[in-house]
Amino acid sequence: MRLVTINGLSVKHGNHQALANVGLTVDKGEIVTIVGPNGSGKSTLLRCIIGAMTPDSGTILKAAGMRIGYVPQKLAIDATMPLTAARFLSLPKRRDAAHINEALQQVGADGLQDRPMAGLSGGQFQRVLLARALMDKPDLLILDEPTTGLDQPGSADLYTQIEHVRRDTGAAILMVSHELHVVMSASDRVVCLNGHVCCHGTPEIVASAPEYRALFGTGTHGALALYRHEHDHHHHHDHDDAHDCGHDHGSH
Ligand SMILES: Nc1ncnc2c1ncn2[C@@H]1O[C@H](COP(=O)(O)OP(=O)(O)OP(=O)(O)O)[C@@H](O)[C@H]1O
Repeated sequence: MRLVTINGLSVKHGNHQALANVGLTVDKGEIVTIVGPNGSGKSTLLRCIIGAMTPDSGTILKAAGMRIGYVPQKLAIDATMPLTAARFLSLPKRRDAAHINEALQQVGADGLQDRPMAGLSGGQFQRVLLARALMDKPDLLILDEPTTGLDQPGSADLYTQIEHVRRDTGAAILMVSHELHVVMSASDRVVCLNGHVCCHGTPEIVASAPEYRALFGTGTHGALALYRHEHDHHHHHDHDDAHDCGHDHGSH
């Protein structure tokens, strides 16, 4: 079932064309990741989908009655404010304790309800944000760089948690990430954005697309991890990285 259909989306910030003629679809239960350099319009696209920004042209069709959960890129909380995780999850809508505990449990953050938000570690904080986005049982979860500020094991844990959310709730996931090496394997589809959609498809297709390589080079972890995997899979012997990249170019 199709949850979101975007066609011809264009957005200008002043004179700057942030998005030009962008198309995108998201189906029930799939994980779609948007990659792209800084300033390529990723957040702008997500903000249009949640309705926080109005595009200059184009259409965004959403399935009737669809619920969206959103995790913003950054959320600053005043460290002097004595706000517990439970209270935070009760804003702006009042929630009962059972519902709060269930949401925390769903993201592997049980037991944090009485902890002050300002005292949480980066990983705990992101999990509480994720829990909040899950409170209304969304059909689509939108995450804008959910692992910002986390170290590598922390990010890997969070991505695993996100996959569990998909498995347990059936929610589709649309996220922005810079961690190519992780998202390339965890996603069903990848959309490479640079003001327009440069290329899209399965992670393997995107990683081997010349447009993607032009933006990210062939030396990224994501690309290399994939090529090694592909290469080993087909031929069962090792080559150096540079050779693998050159060899596989255009073969998908
Ligand atoms: N409110 C705004 N006013 C003016 N320009 C904006 C505004 N929001 C975004 N922009 C510009 O539009 C472009 C796209 O921004 P956007 O935040 O969508 O990019 P991004 O891909 O999410 O970047 P990053 O990876 O750095 O988070 C950038 O050049 C940015 O400076």
